[in-house]
Amino acid sequence: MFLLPRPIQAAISTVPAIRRHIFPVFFSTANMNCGSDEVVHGVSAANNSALGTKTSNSKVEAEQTLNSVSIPKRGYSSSNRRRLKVDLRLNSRMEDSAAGSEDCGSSSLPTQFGKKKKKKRLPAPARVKRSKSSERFPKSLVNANDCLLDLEPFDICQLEETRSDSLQCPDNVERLTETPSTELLRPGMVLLKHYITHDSQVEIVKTCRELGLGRGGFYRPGFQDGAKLRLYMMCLGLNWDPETRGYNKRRPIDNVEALHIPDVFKVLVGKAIEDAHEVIRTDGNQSNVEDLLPGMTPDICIVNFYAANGRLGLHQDRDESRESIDRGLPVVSISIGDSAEFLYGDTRNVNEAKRVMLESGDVLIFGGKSRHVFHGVASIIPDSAPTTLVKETGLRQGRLNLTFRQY
Ligand SMILES: O=C(O)CCC(=O)C(=O)O
Ligand SMILES: [Fe+2]
Repeated sequence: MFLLPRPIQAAISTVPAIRRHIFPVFFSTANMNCGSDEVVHGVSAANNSALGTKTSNSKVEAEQTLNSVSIPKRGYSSSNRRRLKVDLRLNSRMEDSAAGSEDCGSSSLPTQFGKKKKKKRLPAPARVKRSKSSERFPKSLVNANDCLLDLEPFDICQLEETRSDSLQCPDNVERLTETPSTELLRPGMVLLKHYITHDSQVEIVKTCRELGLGRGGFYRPGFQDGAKLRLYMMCLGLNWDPETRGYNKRRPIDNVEALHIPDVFKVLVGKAIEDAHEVIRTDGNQSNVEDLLPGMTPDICIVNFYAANGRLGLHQDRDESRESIDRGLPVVSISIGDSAEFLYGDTRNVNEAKRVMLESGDVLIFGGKSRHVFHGVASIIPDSAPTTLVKETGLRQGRLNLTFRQY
């Protein structure tokens, strides 16, 4: 794959006809289910990494447009054999973060992710402070290629406006009593339902918000052809670059170094893997759990925020080191906020994929034989987030997802 200088790529990407001609592979419609022109996920490039160079044979992921299916808001069940709930007690949440001691910016924020108008949400707690955006996140930056970038921090919470209807939400009480359960979805793939306590979810939202408003925070990433992912992203530990599909210390868009992963997040990941082992031991009737789902110490956390129309096409996570992937070191994925219709399977074909609803507080782990599983987010279920979570954090309509990996 040849690489053009970024300004030329940008110019090309604005002209669809040229774009299709030069990058036809990105516009393959193999396995597509409908004719949307928007690339959801996929790029082809050599992998350049600050931590080592690697190449991958099949780097092309075809444009994916996922079938929308009607799903009951709370219609998925899982086995109830085990009850697990984890409370983070994130007291030292910002100590580990490069942006920790700074206040949040107050610049005008992008409020629309698609065409739909979002509902207003309740104010966040008073202790989330805001200050001049220029202190934390300059609006305009000049990158290495002398391109002027307009970077605005994306705020995952909506603070100013109140959402009166939230207070009367009828399923509020029910959501507070969700019971944890577990499910072995396939070898090496475990779902811990309602695993993260309400208080810990609140702390995770606040932490991600504060980090996300600072330098290195949330932005809307794009592929090499100019198409944008349908989500906002912030990388902790190492930056993942959708253009090259490589990991680097700094992100090319503004040369800002990836923020640290808070220690409490790492503790949570370790605990989740231990509990997943227990599920494999008991439900899977296996004793060699470490072989089936190896442990890992995360040094990467990709934080995605999906608005109501956000989604992610079927893909494999294979940009980590060869050793990490070969050993089957798991990806640990935490869902918070609105539920997501999550797809997974052995091929990129949406029609063959299995579907599971990921709700707020759920943790999904896939490693071992499932490390290469194709997965994606077909849709976000609007207003399915726990009301109390929205009330306490001001979390926007949408879904926060954190995926932890070891490079
Ligand atoms: O949002 C999700 O549940 C999946 C995210 C994901 O697959 C990724 O970031 O690679
Ligand atoms: Fe993924």
